[in-house]
Amino acid sequence: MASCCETEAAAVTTEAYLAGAAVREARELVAELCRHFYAPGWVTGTGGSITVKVNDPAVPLADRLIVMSPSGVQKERMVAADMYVFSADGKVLSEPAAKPWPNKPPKCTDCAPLFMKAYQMRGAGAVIHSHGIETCIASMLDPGAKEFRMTHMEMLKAIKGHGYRDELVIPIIENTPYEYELTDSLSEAIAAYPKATAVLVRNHGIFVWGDSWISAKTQAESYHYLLDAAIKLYQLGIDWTTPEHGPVNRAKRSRSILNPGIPNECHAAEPLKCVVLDIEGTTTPISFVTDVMFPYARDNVRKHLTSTFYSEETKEDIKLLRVQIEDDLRNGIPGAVPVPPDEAGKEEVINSLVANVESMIEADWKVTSLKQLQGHIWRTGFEREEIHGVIFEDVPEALKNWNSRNIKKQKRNQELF
Ligand SMILES: CSCCC(=O)C(=O)COP(=O)(O)O
Ligand SMILES: [Zn+2]
Repeated sequence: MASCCETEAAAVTTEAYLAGAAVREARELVAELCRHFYAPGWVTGTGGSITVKVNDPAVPLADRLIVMSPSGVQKERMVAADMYVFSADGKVLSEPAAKPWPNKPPKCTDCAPLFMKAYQMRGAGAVIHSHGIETCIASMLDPGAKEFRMTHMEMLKAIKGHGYRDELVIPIIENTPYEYELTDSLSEAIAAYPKATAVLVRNHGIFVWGDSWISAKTQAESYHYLLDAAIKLYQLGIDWTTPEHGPVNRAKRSRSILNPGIPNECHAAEPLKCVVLDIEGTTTPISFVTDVMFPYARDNVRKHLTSTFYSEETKEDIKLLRVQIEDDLRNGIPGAVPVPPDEAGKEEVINSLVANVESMIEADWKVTSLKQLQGHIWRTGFEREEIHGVIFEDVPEALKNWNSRNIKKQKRNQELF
Protein backbone atom coordinates (compact mmCIF):
# COMPACT_ATOMS: atom_id res chain seq x y z
CA MET A 1 0.00 0.00 0.00
CA ALA A 2 1.34 3.43 -0.96
CA SER A 3 2.17 5.85 1.88
CA CYS A 4 0.36 9.17 2.13
CA CYS A 5 3.48 11.00 0.88
CA GLU A 6 3.79 8.77 -2.18
CA THR A 7 0.14 9.44 -2.89
CA GLU A 8 0.65 13.22 -2.63
CA ALA A 9 3.77 13.11 -4.82
CA ALA A 10 1.88 11.14 -7.47
CA ALA A 11 -1.16 13.43 -7.25
CA VAL A 12 0.84 16.51 -8.30
CA THR A 13 2.00 14.84 -11.50
CA THR A 14 -1.48 14.28 -12.96
CA GLU A 15 -2.61 16.19 -16.06
CA ALA A 16 -5.33 17.80 -13.98
CA TYR A 17 -2.85 19.09 -11.43
CA LEU A 18 -0.49 20.34 -14.14
CA ALA A 19 -3.35 22.29 -15.69
CA GLY A 20 -4.50 23.65 -12.33
CA ALA A 21 -4.28 27.09 -10.77
CA ALA A 22 -1.18 26.47 -8.62
CA VAL A 23 0.99 25.42 -11.56
CA ARG A 24 -0.44 28.17 -13.78
CA GLU A 25 0.39 30.82 -11.19
CA ALA A 26 3.94 29.52 -10.82
CA ARG A 27 4.40 29.60 -14.62
CA GLU A 28 3.10 33.16 -14.73
CA LEU A 29 5.35 34.13 -11.86
CA VAL A 30 8.54 32.83 -13.53
CA ALA A 31 7.59 34.58 -16.78
CA GLU A 32 6.96 37.80 -14.88
CA LEU A 33 10.27 37.55 -13.03
CA CYS A 34 12.10 36.93 -16.33
CA ARG A 35 10.57 40.09 -17.75
CA HIS A 36 11.24 41.99 -14.55
CA PHE A 37 14.90 40.99 -14.24
CA TYR A 38 15.61 41.95 -17.83
CA ALA A 39 15.53 45.69 -17.03
CA PRO A 40 18.43 45.69 -14.48
CA GLY A 41 20.47 43.49 -16.84
CA TRP A 42 20.26 40.28 -14.84
CA VAL A 43 18.96 38.19 -17.73
CA THR A 44 19.93 40.03 -20.91
CA GLY A 45 21.47 38.33 -23.94
CA THR A 46 19.56 35.15 -22.98
CA GLY A 47 21.78 34.89 -19.87
CA GLY A 48 20.52 34.01 -16.42
CA SER A 49 17.63 31.81 -15.47
CA ILE A 50 14.81 31.53 -12.91
CA THR A 51 12.97 28.76 -11.14
CA VAL A 52 10.28 28.54 -8.44
CA LYS A 53 8.48 25.75 -6.66
CA VAL A 54 4.75 25.64 -7.18
CA ASN A 55 3.05 27.23 -4.19
CA ASP A 56 0.56 24.70 -2.88
CA PRO A 57 0.22 24.55 0.92
CA ALA A 58 -1.54 21.19 0.58
CA VAL A 59 1.68 19.60 -0.71
CA PRO A 60 4.87 19.26 1.38
CA LEU A 61 7.63 21.54 0.06
CA ALA A 62 9.80 18.55 -0.84
CA ASP A 63 7.09 17.20 -3.16
CA ARG A 64 6.08 20.43 -4.85
CA LEU A 65 6.49 20.77 -8.60
CA ILE A 66 9.18 22.99 -10.00
CA VAL A 67 8.82 25.55 -12.80
CA MET A 68 11.91 26.65 -14.76
CA SER A 69 12.62 29.13 -17.53
CA PRO A 70 13.65 27.76 -20.93
CA SER A 71 17.17 27.93 -22.38
CA GLY A 72 18.54 30.52 -24.79
CA VAL A 73 15.47 32.73 -24.90
CA GLN A 74 14.62 36.43 -24.87
CA LYS A 75 13.67 36.69 -21.22
CA GLU A 76 11.80 39.97 -21.57
CA ARG A 77 9.27 38.22 -23.88
CA MET A 78 8.51 35.25 -21.64
CA VAL A 79 4.94 34.12 -21.00
CA ALA A 80 3.54 31.32 -18.83
CA ALA A 81 3.32 28.84 -21.73
CA ASP A 82 7.10 29.10 -22.30
CA MET A 83 7.92 27.41 -19.01
CA TYR A 84 9.10 23.92 -18.16
CA VAL A 85 7.52 22.00 -15.29
CA PHE A 86 9.51 19.39 -13.35
CA SER A 87 8.65 16.89 -10.67
CA ALA A 88 10.35 17.40 -7.32
CA ASP A 89 12.93 14.76 -8.24
CA GLY A 90 13.81 16.48 -11.52
CA LYS A 91 11.75 14.74 -14.22
CA VAL A 92 10.30 16.91 -16.99
CA LEU A 93 6.48 16.84 -16.76
CA SER A 94 5.66 19.58 -19.22
CA GLU A 95 7.56 21.43 -21.91
CA PRO A 96 6.62 24.38 -24.10
CA ALA A 97 5.43 23.99 -27.69
CA ALA A 98 7.97 24.67 -30.43
CA LYS A 99 7.89 28.17 -31.93
CA PRO A 100 8.48 29.03 -35.58
CA TRP A 101 11.83 30.15 -36.98
CA PRO A 102 13.92 32.03 -35.94
CA ASN A 103 13.17 30.58 -32.48
CA LYS A 104 15.26 27.56 -31.54
CA PRO A 105 13.55 24.30 -30.59
CA PRO A 106 12.53 24.37 -26.93
CA LYS A 107 15.13 23.30 -24.39
CA CYS A 108 15.15 23.56 -20.63
CA THR A 109 17.65 25.90 -19.00
CA ASP A 110 21.18 24.55 -18.69
CA CYS A 111 20.96 25.63 -15.05
CA ALA A 112 18.48 22.81 -14.25
CA PRO A 113 21.01 20.53 -12.48
CA LEU A 114 22.32 23.49 -10.51
CA PHE A 115 18.85 24.60 -9.49
CA MET A 116 18.10 21.05 -8.37
CA LYS A 117 21.10 21.19 -5.99
CA ALA A 118 19.66 24.28 -4.25
CA TYR A 119 16.26 22.58 -4.01
CA GLN A 120 17.61 19.28 -2.74
CA MET A 121 20.44 20.47 -0.50
CA ARG A 122 18.78 23.60 0.92
CA GLY A 123 15.06 23.03 0.62
CA ALA A 124 14.85 26.18 -1.49
CA GLY A 125 11.52 27.54 -2.69
CA ALA A 126 13.04 29.49 -5.59
CA VAL A 127 16.41 30.10 -7.25
CA ILE A 128 17.54 33.05 -9.33
CA HIS A 129 20.58 32.87 -11.59
CA SER A 130 21.67 36.39 -12.60
CA HIS A 131 24.25 37.61 -15.08
CA GLY A 132 24.10 41.10 -13.53
CA ILE A 133 27.38 42.81 -14.40
CA GLU A 134 28.06 43.67 -10.74
CA THR A 135 28.00 39.97 -9.81
CA CYS A 136 30.44 39.19 -12.60
CA ILE A 137 32.90 42.02 -11.89
CA ALA A 138 32.84 41.60 -8.11
CA SER A 139 33.97 38.00 -8.65
CA MET A 140 36.93 39.32 -10.66
CA LEU A 141 38.31 41.88 -8.19
CA ASP A 142 40.68 39.25 -6.86
CA PRO A 143 41.19 36.38 -9.31
CA GLY A 144 42.50 34.10 -6.55
CA ALA A 145 39.71 34.70 -4.07
CA LYS A 146 37.56 31.76 -3.06
CA GLU A 147 35.12 33.97 -1.17
CA PHE A 148 33.62 37.41 -1.29
CA ARG A 149 33.38 39.04 2.16
CA MET A 150 31.66 42.17 3.37
CA THR A 151 30.45 43.66 6.62
CA HIS A 152 28.84 46.74 8.19
CA MET A 153 26.42 47.56 5.41
CA GLU A 154 22.74 48.19 6.10
CA MET A 155 21.67 46.09 3.13
CA LEU A 156 23.19 43.01 4.78
CA LYS A 157 19.96 42.82 6.76
CA ALA A 158 18.20 41.72 3.59
CA ILE A 159 20.35 38.58 3.47
CA LYS A 160 18.92 35.67 5.45
CA GLY A 161 20.61 35.22 8.83
CA HIS A 162 22.57 38.47 8.64
CA GLY A 163 22.56 41.67 10.65
CA TYR A 164 24.37 44.92 10.05
CA ARG A 165 27.49 43.82 11.95
CA ASP A 166 27.62 40.30 10.55
CA GLU A 167 30.09 39.22 7.96
CA LEU A 168 28.63 38.13 4.67
CA VAL A 169 30.62 35.34 3.01
CA ILE A 170 29.71 34.34 -0.53
CA PRO A 171 31.67 31.38 -1.90
CA ILE A 172 33.15 31.87 -5.38
CA ILE A 173 33.45 28.96 -7.80
CA GLU A 174 35.34 28.96 -11.11
CA ASN A 175 33.43 29.18 -14.37
CA THR A 176 33.32 26.34 -16.88
CA PRO A 177 32.58 26.30 -20.63
CA TYR A 178 29.15 24.79 -20.04
CA GLU A 179 26.75 25.73 -17.27
CA TYR A 180 25.92 22.14 -16.27
CA GLU A 181 29.64 21.54 -15.62
CA LEU A 182 29.30 23.84 -12.60
CA THR A 183 27.06 21.33 -10.83
CA ASP A 184 29.74 19.63 -8.72
CA SER A 185 31.53 22.79 -7.63
CA LEU A 186 28.22 24.49 -6.84
CA SER A 187 27.08 21.58 -4.68
CA GLU A 188 30.48 21.50 -2.94
CA ALA A 189 30.14 25.21 -2.17
CA ILE A 190 26.59 24.75 -0.90
CA ALA A 191 27.81 21.98 1.39
CA ALA A 192 30.86 23.90 2.60
CA TYR A 193 28.96 27.12 3.38
CA PRO A 194 25.81 26.16 5.30
CA LYS A 195 24.93 29.79 6.00
CA ALA A 196 25.23 30.87 2.36
CA THR A 197 22.19 31.70 0.27
CA ALA A 198 24.24 32.48 -2.82
CA VAL A 199 27.23 31.28 -4.82
CA LEU A 200 29.21 33.52 -7.15
CA VAL A 201 30.51 32.05 -10.39
CA ARG A 202 33.67 33.87 -11.43
CA ASN A 203 33.46 35.88 -14.66
CA HIS A 204 29.86 34.75 -14.96
CA GLY A 205 27.20 35.66 -12.38
CA ILE A 206 25.46 34.51 -9.23
CA PHE A 207 23.02 31.85 -8.01
CA VAL A 208 20.72 33.02 -5.20
CA TRP A 209 18.10 30.93 -3.44
CA GLY A 210 15.45 31.51 -0.81
CA ASP A 211 12.59 29.76 0.94
CA SER A 212 10.17 31.49 -1.40
CA TRP A 213 10.35 33.53 -4.58
CA ILE A 214 10.03 36.70 -2.46
CA SER A 215 12.99 35.70 -0.31
CA ALA A 216 15.08 34.79 -3.37
CA LYS A 217 14.19 38.07 -5.11
CA THR A 218 14.80 40.25 -2.05
CA GLN A 219 18.16 38.63 -1.39
CA ALA A 220 19.14 38.76 -5.06
CA GLU A 221 18.43 42.50 -5.04
CA SER A 222 20.52 42.94 -1.92
CA TYR A 223 23.41 40.86 -3.31
CA HIS A 224 23.44 42.99 -6.45
CA TYR A 225 23.43 46.14 -4.32
CA LEU A 226 26.27 44.94 -2.07
CA LEU A 227 28.40 43.68 -4.95
CA ASP A 228 27.90 46.93 -6.81
CA ALA A 229 28.92 48.79 -3.64
CA ALA A 230 32.08 46.65 -3.37
CA ILE A 231 33.08 47.51 -6.93
CA LYS A 232 32.60 51.21 -6.25
CA LEU A 233 34.47 51.01 -2.93
CA TYR A 234 37.28 49.14 -4.70
CA GLN A 235 37.56 52.01 -7.16
CA LEU A 236 37.73 54.48 -4.26
CA GLY A 237 40.34 52.46 -2.41
CA ILE A 238 38.00 51.78 0.49
CA ASP A 239 38.12 48.49 2.35
CA TRP A 240 34.62 47.01 2.43
CA THR A 241 35.67 43.94 4.42
CA THR A 242 36.32 45.68 7.73
CA PRO A 243 33.87 47.48 10.05
CA GLU A 244 35.66 50.82 9.54
CA HIS A 245 35.71 50.43 5.76
CA GLY A 246 39.14 52.05 5.69
CA PRO A 247 40.28 55.54 4.85
CA VAL A 248 38.63 57.51 2.07
CA ASN A 249 41.40 58.86 -0.07
CA ARG A 250 43.13 60.47 2.92
CA ALA A 251 46.25 61.30 0.95
CA LYS A 252 44.35 62.84 -1.96
CA ARG A 253 45.19 59.90 -4.17
CA SER A 254 42.85 57.59 -5.97
CA ARG A 255 44.02 54.75 -3.70
CA SER A 256 45.74 54.22 -0.40
CA ILE A 257 49.23 52.76 -0.60
CA LEU A 258 48.24 50.20 2.02
CA ASN A 259 45.37 49.03 -0.14
CA PRO A 260 46.55 49.41 -3.71
CA GLY A 261 44.55 46.43 -4.81
CA ILE A 262 42.56 44.13 -2.64
CA PRO A 263 41.88 45.48 0.83
CA ASN A 264 43.83 43.71 3.58
CA GLU A 265 44.80 40.99 1.12
CA CYS A 266 41.90 39.16 2.68
CA HIS A 267 41.09 37.59 -0.66
CA ALA A 268 44.65 36.80 -1.72
CA ALA A 269 45.33 33.17 -2.54
CA GLU A 270 49.03 33.67 -1.68
CA PRO A 271 50.35 35.89 1.13
CA LEU A 272 52.05 39.08 -0.07
CA LYS A 273 55.83 38.58 -0.50
CA CYS A 274 57.09 41.72 -2.17
CA VAL A 275 55.82 45.22 -2.93
CA VAL A 276 57.25 47.19 -5.87
CA LEU A 277 57.02 50.92 -5.26
CA ASP A 278 57.33 53.90 -7.52
CA ILE A 279 58.05 57.26 -5.87
CA GLU A 280 56.45 60.00 -7.96
CA GLY A 281 52.73 59.85 -7.22
CA THR A 282 53.07 56.66 -5.14
CA THR A 283 55.01 57.52 -2.01
CA THR A 284 55.45 61.20 -2.83
CA PRO A 285 53.15 63.80 -4.38
CA ILE A 286 53.94 64.58 -8.00
CA SER A 287 53.82 68.27 -7.05
CA PHE A 288 56.89 67.83 -4.82
CA VAL A 289 58.90 66.70 -7.84
CA THR A 290 57.62 69.41 -10.17
CA ASP A 291 57.42 72.29 -7.70
CA VAL A 292 60.41 71.60 -5.46
CA MET A 293 62.92 69.17 -6.89
CA PHE A 294 63.16 70.41 -10.47
CA PRO A 295 63.36 74.10 -9.51
CA TYR A 296 66.02 73.24 -6.89
CA ALA A 297 68.18 71.48 -9.48
CA ARG A 298 67.75 74.34 -11.97
CA ASP A 299 68.66 77.00 -9.38
CA ASN A 300 71.68 75.15 -8.05
CA VAL A 301 73.57 74.07 -11.17
CA ARG A 302 76.15 76.83 -10.89
CA LYS A 303 76.59 76.45 -7.14
CA HIS A 304 76.98 72.67 -7.43
CA LEU A 305 79.45 72.79 -10.32
CA THR A 306 81.48 75.52 -8.63
CA SER A 307 81.76 73.75 -5.29
CA THR A 308 82.47 70.29 -6.70
CA PHE A 309 84.28 71.19 -9.97
CA TYR A 310 87.44 69.21 -9.22
CA SER A 311 85.72 66.15 -7.73
CA GLU A 312 85.88 62.90 -9.71
CA GLU A 313 82.08 62.68 -9.74
CA THR A 314 81.60 66.12 -11.26
CA LYS A 315 84.45 65.54 -13.77
CA GLU A 316 82.47 62.50 -14.93
CA ASP A 317 79.26 64.55 -15.09
CA ILE A 318 80.96 67.25 -17.19
CA LYS A 319 82.45 64.62 -19.51
CA LEU A 320 78.98 63.18 -20.14
CA LEU A 321 77.49 66.66 -20.63
CA ARG A 322 80.19 67.57 -23.16
CA VAL A 323 79.34 64.48 -25.26
CA GLN A 324 75.63 65.33 -25.15
CA ILE A 325 76.18 69.01 -25.99
CA GLU A 326 78.45 68.16 -28.93
CA ASP A 327 75.77 65.86 -30.21
CA ASP A 328 73.11 68.56 -29.73
CA LEU A 329 75.28 71.11 -31.56
CA ARG A 330 75.76 68.70 -34.46
CA ASN A 331 71.96 68.23 -34.61
CA GLY A 332 71.28 71.98 -34.39
CA ILE A 333 69.33 71.68 -31.10
CA PRO A 334 68.26 75.20 -30.06
CA GLY A 335 69.92 76.46 -26.88
CA ALA A 336 73.01 74.26 -27.21
CA VAL A 337 76.20 76.35 -26.96
CA PRO A 338 79.83 75.21 -27.31
CA VAL A 339 81.67 74.38 -24.08
CA PRO A 340 85.24 75.72 -24.10
CA PRO A 341 88.13 73.35 -23.27
CA ASP A 342 89.23 73.05 -19.64
CA GLU A 343 92.19 75.30 -20.42
CA ALA A 344 89.75 78.20 -20.82
CA GLY A 345 89.32 78.12 -17.05
CA LYS A 346 86.78 76.91 -14.53
CA GLU A 347 84.49 79.94 -14.77
CA GLU A 348 84.25 79.89 -18.56
CA VAL A 349 83.50 76.16 -18.60
CA ILE A 350 80.84 76.52 -15.86
CA ASN A 351 79.19 79.50 -17.63
CA SER A 352 78.63 77.51 -20.78
CA LEU A 353 77.60 74.37 -18.90
CA VAL A 354 74.99 76.33 -16.92
CA ALA A 355 73.61 77.84 -20.15
CA ASN A 356 73.35 74.38 -21.72
CA VAL A 357 71.78 72.75 -18.66
CA GLU A 358 69.21 75.54 -18.31
CA SER A 359 68.06 75.12 -21.90
CA MET A 360 68.00 71.31 -21.50
CA ILE A 361 65.73 71.69 -18.44
CA GLU A 362 63.60 74.24 -20.27
CA ALA A 363 63.13 71.78 -23.15
CA ASP A 364 62.52 68.91 -20.66
CA TRP A 365 65.42 67.07 -22.32
CA LYS A 366 65.33 63.46 -21.02
CA VAL A 367 69.01 62.59 -21.34
CA THR A 368 71.27 60.66 -18.98
CA SER A 369 73.82 63.45 -18.63
CA LEU A 370 71.18 65.86 -17.32
CA LYS A 371 69.49 63.28 -15.07
CA GLN A 372 72.83 62.27 -13.56
CA LEU A 373 73.80 65.86 -12.78
CA GLN A 374 70.33 66.57 -11.34
CA GLY A 375 70.61 63.46 -9.15
CA HIS A 376 73.89 64.72 -7.70
CA ILE A 377 72.50 68.21 -7.11
CA TRP A 378 69.46 66.75 -5.31
CA ARG A 379 71.63 64.51 -3.16
CA THR A 380 73.63 67.53 -2.04
CA GLY A 381 70.38 69.41 -1.41
CA PHE A 382 69.04 66.61 0.82
CA GLU A 383 72.39 66.24 2.62
CA ARG A 384 72.53 69.96 3.35
CA GLU A 385 68.87 69.86 4.31
CA GLU A 386 68.07 72.54 1.76
CA ILE A 387 65.28 70.32 0.48
CA HIS A 388 63.17 67.95 2.55
CA GLY A 389 61.47 64.86 1.22
CA VAL A 390 57.69 64.66 1.31
CA ILE A 391 55.74 61.42 1.61
CA PHE A 392 52.03 60.73 1.78
CA GLU A 393 50.77 60.33 5.34
CA ASP A 394 49.99 56.62 5.00
CA VAL A 395 53.48 55.68 3.72
CA PRO A 396 55.18 55.25 7.15
CA GLU A 397 52.27 53.09 8.33
CA ALA A 398 52.47 50.99 5.17
CA LEU A 399 56.25 50.53 5.45
CA LYS A 400 55.97 49.61 9.14
CA ASN A 401 53.20 47.15 8.31
CA TRP A 402 55.22 45.49 5.52
CA ASN A 403 58.37 45.42 7.66
CA SER A 404 56.57 43.69 10.50
CA ARG A 405 55.38 41.04 8.05
CA ASN A 406 58.81 40.63 6.44
CA ILE A 407 57.51 41.78 3.07
CA LYS A 408 60.30 43.01 0.80
CA LYS A 409 59.97 46.48 -0.66
CA GLN A 410 61.48 47.33 -4.00
CA LYS A 411 61.74 50.75 -5.54
CA ARG A 412 60.91 50.45 -9.22
CA ASN A 413 64.06 49.47 -11.17
CA GLN A 414 66.14 49.33 -8.00
CA GLU A 415 67.31 47.02 -5.27
CA LEU A 416 65.23 45.45 -2.51
CA PHE A 417 65.19 47.33 0.77
C1 LIG B 1 24.72 34.00 -22.80
S1 LIG B 1 23.98 32.93 -21.74
C2 LIG B 1 24.99 31.52 -21.54
C3 LIG B 1 24.37 30.45 -20.71
C4 LIG B 1 24.18 30.90 -19.31
O1 LIG B 1 25.15 31.14 -18.62
C5 LIG B 1 22.87 31.11 -18.74
O2 LIG B 1 22.77 31.50 -17.61
C6 LIG B 1 21.64 30.87 -19.51
O3 LIG B 1 21.48 29.54 -19.67
P1 LIG B 1 20.13 29.02 -20.34
O4 LIG B 1 20.44 27.60 -20.70
O5 LIG B 1 19.04 29.18 -19.32
O6 LIG B 1 19.90 29.89 -21.55
ZN1 LIG C 1 24.65 31.77 -16.55
